[in-house]
Amino acid sequence: MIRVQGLEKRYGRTQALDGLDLEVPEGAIYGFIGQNGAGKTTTLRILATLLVPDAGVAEIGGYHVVRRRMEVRRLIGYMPDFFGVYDDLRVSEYLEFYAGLQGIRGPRVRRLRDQLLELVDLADKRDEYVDSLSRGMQQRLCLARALIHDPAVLLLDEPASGLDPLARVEMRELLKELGRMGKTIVISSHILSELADMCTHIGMVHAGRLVRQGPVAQVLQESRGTARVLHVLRDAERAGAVLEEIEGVTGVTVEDGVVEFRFEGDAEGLAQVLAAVVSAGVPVVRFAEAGGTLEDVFLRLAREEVQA
Ligand SMILES: Nc1ncnc2c1ncn2[C@@H]1O[C@H](COP(=O)(O)OP(=O)(O)OP(=O)(O)O)[C@@H](O)[C@H]1O
Repeated sequence: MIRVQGLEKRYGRTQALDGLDLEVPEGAIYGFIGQNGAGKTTTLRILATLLVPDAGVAEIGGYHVVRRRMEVRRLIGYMPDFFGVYDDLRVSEYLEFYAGLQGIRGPRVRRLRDQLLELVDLADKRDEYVDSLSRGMQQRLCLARALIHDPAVLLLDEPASGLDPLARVEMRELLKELGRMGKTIVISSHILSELADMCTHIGMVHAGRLVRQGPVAQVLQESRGTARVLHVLRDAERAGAVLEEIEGVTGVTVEDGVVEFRFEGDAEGLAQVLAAVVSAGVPVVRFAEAGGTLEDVFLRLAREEVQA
């Protein structure tokens, strides 16, 4: 449904996107994950036809986001990472206003407004002023606005940021519901755990490039397979340095007495890795496969990227 190849975008001296590739299948709930500044907002703005890339191709539903802008706009609903201030506008007026912008007229407007308010659980707030709503409610209203023309694709920039835990749960349930309705959804976040249990696919971006991508189970398996963890009493840095020198060892990270690395090799080789660390005088207290939850995997990949 969404295909991005070699996308580049520069702001002055900052290379925000540096050859980004993405593939989002139809019906996916795609978690677009990366740290602050990784390029998520830039990517979503390009997909939303609000920003023109310097190079590369981005298509939604087969339409080129620059050359076929109007077709793309009909296909997408975009929710930016900030919510504008709307003094003097009530919740229902807000949605009616955006329905009007989409060319929706007459009794359809009221019907649609009511359906959407029901969907985002704001029906009882219809007469409240928008700026009196909590942040979570404003986010849900913003989502309702993005849904007004019944788009097949939703591009959501950090929909859960700044929400308290309860509001976050509500947002997550709403996004799952939209997934069940068959929408293709891209959700960006820098908080990995926020997306972990609701996405079907994951794309991890770092410094404007894609690091990992695929169905959640596949990303998990690929990342889990070769990851090992070493707990030491002290001299973690030395253990890291020893590991760096061993053939087949990659992605060494050291943090708080815990050393993580990847090893491509058999059990014999793994035993030799341990022997090398121990004979360097490092007091090892635990040597095991690294944790395998989605959160563990994400954190590990992020750490590897940072320390690379
Ligand atoms: N208008 C701009 N002018 C100059 N630099 C920009 C502009 N917008 C973004 N950048 C820079 O481009 C890089 C990518 O920014 P982008 O907002 O796409 O990242 P992000 O992953 O969405 O991060 P965040 O979660 O902080 O929004 C960052 O280094 C950012 O500082």
